[in-house]
Amino acid sequence: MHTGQLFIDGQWREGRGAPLQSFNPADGTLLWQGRSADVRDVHEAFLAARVAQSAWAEREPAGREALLRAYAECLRQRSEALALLIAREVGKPLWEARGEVTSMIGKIELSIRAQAERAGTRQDGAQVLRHRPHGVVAVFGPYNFPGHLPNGHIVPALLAGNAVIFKPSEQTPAVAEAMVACWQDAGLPPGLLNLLQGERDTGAAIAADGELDGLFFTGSSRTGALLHRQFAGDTRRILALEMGGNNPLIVRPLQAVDAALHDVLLSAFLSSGQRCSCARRLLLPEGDWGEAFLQRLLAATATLRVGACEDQPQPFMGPLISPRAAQQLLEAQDQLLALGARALLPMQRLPQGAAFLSPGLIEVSGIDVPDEEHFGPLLQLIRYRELDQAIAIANATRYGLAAGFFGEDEAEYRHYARRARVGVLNWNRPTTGASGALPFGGTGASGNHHPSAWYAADYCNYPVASQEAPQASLPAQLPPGMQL
Ligand SMILES: NC(=O)C1=CN([C@@H]2O[C@H](COP(=O)(O)OP(=O)(O)OC[C@H]3O[C@@H](n4cnc5c(N)ncnc54)[C@H](O)[C@@H]3O)[C@@H](O)[C@H]2O)C=CC1
Ligand SMILES: O=C(O)CCC(=O)N[C@@H](CCC(=O)O)C(=O)O
Repeated sequence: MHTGQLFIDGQWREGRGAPLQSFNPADGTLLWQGRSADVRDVHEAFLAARVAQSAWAEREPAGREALLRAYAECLRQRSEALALLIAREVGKPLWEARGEVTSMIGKIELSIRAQAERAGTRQDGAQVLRHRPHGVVAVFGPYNFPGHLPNGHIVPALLAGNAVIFKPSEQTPAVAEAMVACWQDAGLPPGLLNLLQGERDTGAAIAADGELDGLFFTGSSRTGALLHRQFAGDTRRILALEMGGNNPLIVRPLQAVDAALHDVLLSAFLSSGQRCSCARRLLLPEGDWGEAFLQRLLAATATLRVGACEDQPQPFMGPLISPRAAQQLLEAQDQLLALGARALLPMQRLPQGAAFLSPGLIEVSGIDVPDEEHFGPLLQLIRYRELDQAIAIANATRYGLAAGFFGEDEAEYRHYARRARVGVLNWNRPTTGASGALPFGGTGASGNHHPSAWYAADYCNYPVASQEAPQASLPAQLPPGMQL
């Protein structure tokens, strides 16, 4: 089913770089194998993209939109197979993988609307605003949403008239291949979308290629910061970074306890905590109300069903992306415990396999813990005395992606909203499950002020402002000191 190949200039072909494999994290089944792209493969893809891009940018927007819609139709027809592949390669439950495919399909019409609103052409008398594509852009994807998140860069980039070099996560090559096959079968002209499989060496070769006009990155803050340093001083190319978070959730005493519990679980443990938007820090009030809420939360967390993606009944959470990722999470938890954290419900390895972890809740109140994103099902509890203290704790992070506020006093929420420094701020709603009809991005170590989703059109195009007349005309009066 999978070719294990790269896709360059409309052709599937063997890579010339290091061997690469991907496995189902639930049972270790081999899902994909092939070779990475080496520097020569990378440069050939850029040359093909450069040639294809100019004709693509010349097309009327309606022509590009028609191709995008053909791709959406292909996704729709293959949706169940694609969801199953996502579920198997990432380990996420099938119900969740189906949601990812739905988001991918939804991205097409959203991007067409966003391009018209944020980019497109406007004229007011002699003043004309147009938008132009950058040229050849690269998209680096993370593993947690191997379809939806790269798709969220690729679709608006192609729509704007760019050509794309796509380097998926080395942990999800099979999903990337299936996605690119859909574009091919939808009739995308050769060279416009090139698939370069590989690890960080392939990514580094893409980022260093002289033909690169822009890089749209979704991944960890560590890699994003590295790319930012590499691009420092280079104003020729655009870099859009969507990175991690250490997202806080402030809970105030409230009436709708069951709903709040449901939303805290979705915030912290959806996708086994492998979403950048997941809540990592839960701030609860000291005292009886906070303690009662905590006991209900611990009980509900302990009953979350963890299992393989196709299990029936369906689990709430699957395994982590790999046994190695699970091991790193357990080590992070051990470090927090060594610093003095209290294990209220420690995350544990489960008998289903080495990548399976139970959801964990540990208390770190009063402890100076590192400001790190732990990308898995581990929630850290911090108790506070009053709202302003909670806000200070919530803001004490170098990240600024998402935050949530649970409470029924709107004035309190507004008070927090004026002080929160994040790109996504929700009130009585989970931090996860962002809307594609809004911008999505963060401040600080979470992004570089190029939010994605609805605002992706902004980094896929650049504006050209013109004052135009069919013929030059003289002003009523010449400027002082000028004669003609
Ligand atoms: N803000 C957002 O929209 C989102 C952010 N994320 C973040 O992504 C992370 C999880 O994804 P991962 O795949 O582990 O991220 P990662 O940073 O390890 O990898 C992301 C991509 O960068 C490539 N890469 C890694 N090192 C590189 C290097 N030195 N040079 C060039 N390319 C390199 C990888 O091969 C991959 O394609 C989490 O931190 C999460 O918070 C995930 C989803 C959404
Ligand atoms: O890109 C969009 O359409 C909106 C952003 C989005 O879907 N975010 C998701 C996943 C991002 C992640 O955490 O990996 C979310 O907020 O749950």
